[in-house]
Amino acid sequence: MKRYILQFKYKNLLHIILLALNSASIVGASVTLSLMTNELANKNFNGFLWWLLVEISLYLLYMFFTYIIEVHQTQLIQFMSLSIREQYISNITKATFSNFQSKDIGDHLSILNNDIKMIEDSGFSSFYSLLTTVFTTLFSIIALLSYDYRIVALTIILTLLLTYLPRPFASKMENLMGDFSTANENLISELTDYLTGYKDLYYSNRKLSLTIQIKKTIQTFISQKIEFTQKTTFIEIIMALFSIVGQMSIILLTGLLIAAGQISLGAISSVGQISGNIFNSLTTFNQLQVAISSVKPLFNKLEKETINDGTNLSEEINAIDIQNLNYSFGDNKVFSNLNLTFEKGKKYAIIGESGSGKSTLINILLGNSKDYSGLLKYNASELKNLNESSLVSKIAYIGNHTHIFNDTLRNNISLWDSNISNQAIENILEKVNLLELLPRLDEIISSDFLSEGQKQRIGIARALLRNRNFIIMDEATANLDRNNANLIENFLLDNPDITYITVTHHLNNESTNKFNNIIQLKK
Ligand SMILES: Nc1ncnc2c1ncn2[C@@H]1O[C@H](COP(=O)(O)OP(=O)(O)OP(=O)(O)O)[C@@H](O)[C@H]1O
Repeated sequence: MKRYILQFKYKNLLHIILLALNSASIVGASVTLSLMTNELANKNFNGFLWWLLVEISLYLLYMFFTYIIEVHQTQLIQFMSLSIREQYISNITKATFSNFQSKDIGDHLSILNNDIKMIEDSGFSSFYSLLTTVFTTLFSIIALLSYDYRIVALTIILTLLLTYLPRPFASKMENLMGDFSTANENLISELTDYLTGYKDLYYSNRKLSLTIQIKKTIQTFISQKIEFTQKTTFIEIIMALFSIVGQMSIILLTGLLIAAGQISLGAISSVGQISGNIFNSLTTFNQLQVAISSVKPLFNKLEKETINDGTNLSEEINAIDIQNLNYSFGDNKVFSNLNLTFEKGKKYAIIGESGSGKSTLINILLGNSKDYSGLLKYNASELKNLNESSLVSKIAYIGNHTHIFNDTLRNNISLWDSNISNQAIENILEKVNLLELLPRLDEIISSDFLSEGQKQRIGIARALLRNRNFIIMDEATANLDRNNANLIENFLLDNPDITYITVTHHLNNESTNKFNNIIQLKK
């Protein structure tokens, strides 16, 4: 959190000054109370009216600062949370792709939405409230000095005691917040899962399952939320109890000093209010400290990076060499001692019955499953030691699902790369037989506007546009009609510069002869 506060240090400094002025005006207003009482005790009504006017002005000033602070704080917190979100996204892009995939989209959404909201409320807002309580306590202690040093001494002792007593609760609260964040993640993730699967439930005539499953998920979340609230409120009440005891002790001492004739009667009204200020802020101080430390696990989660380091694959890929590769999912051994070679410019089809490991092999080749044993070399470099970004700058992967962004067709093809010319887009559309879409280039499209075959051809166009000579496909032409599938397949098979590796269930006689090797995987 410190890092983001320092990132906006001047704006934060201004904010701290505003908070100090705000606290000074409210403490000042409390002090005028005793001055008014003393004027009344001296039967000086004009003096009383004068202090009343001062008090009204201080309250107006307090309201003015409160307004400015509210607006400025919202702005400041939004700047900082934007920066945290940017950092999270930047970490995703710097880390390995398998690191991104280790969470589902619901988890990422929950972090970017719920966790950031908790950081805004329990982290930043609490930090500023904490500063307010520090200023209020400080100014109140200064104000108390004008009454009696013994009141100040007792206030300082109680302040220190009440600051340190609740420390053990902080770590408890930290754990509770961590658990609650996980509960939030699970909620979003499960809701995404059921809603995504609604189509399957609908056509299996099991619509009711959506309501039942979502209700169960929400009920689990509700009980976690109730437990979280029960535990955190209990901690907060214990802290409030400490504060009441402190406040009453000060008032008792002031009463004793007035009774002994050592301080004026007016002191009771101000000391009552000022000690109220101090101990109420202290309760908040403790709660705020706990709240601030409770967001630590959220920051840890946000900043957890899996660095994508390794050596760069700077040269063109001449060959991929697989020797004695073993791969298992738990007890399920998918490959044992697999040996394969893929050479530059050659064409490979990977076939095999369902579950034989075709997609697993592609995932291993792409560097997404590095927990294999054996050797897998890109040229002379072992895949495990390669920098992933340099690998994807040499290969293109096209899966069986192409995501269409809600944006123009042009951006969907160029992926917002402004260096890609209109001519390049036109050429690529011609290659993938999508010239019919040329007049719609600047139209905003979404997934529903295109046929499955068109979407897949856009996926292929994206890869070809990047001039990758090493193309790996996983059933990418499965949704195309025979003509379009042949057109694209022939383009890849007839181009001697392209190394083409494809998983397929649809080998036809014509293309079979064009493959250099048909790799049959067995269960
Ligand atoms: N993430 C995973 N966790 C555990 N087991 C997995 C995982 N992914 C795949 N498997 C298992 O590994 C084996 C190979 O799966 P894979 O998806 O590679 O097969 P495939 O040949 O591509 O199948 P299909 O033709 O049906 O797509 C299967 O037994 C599958 O259940």
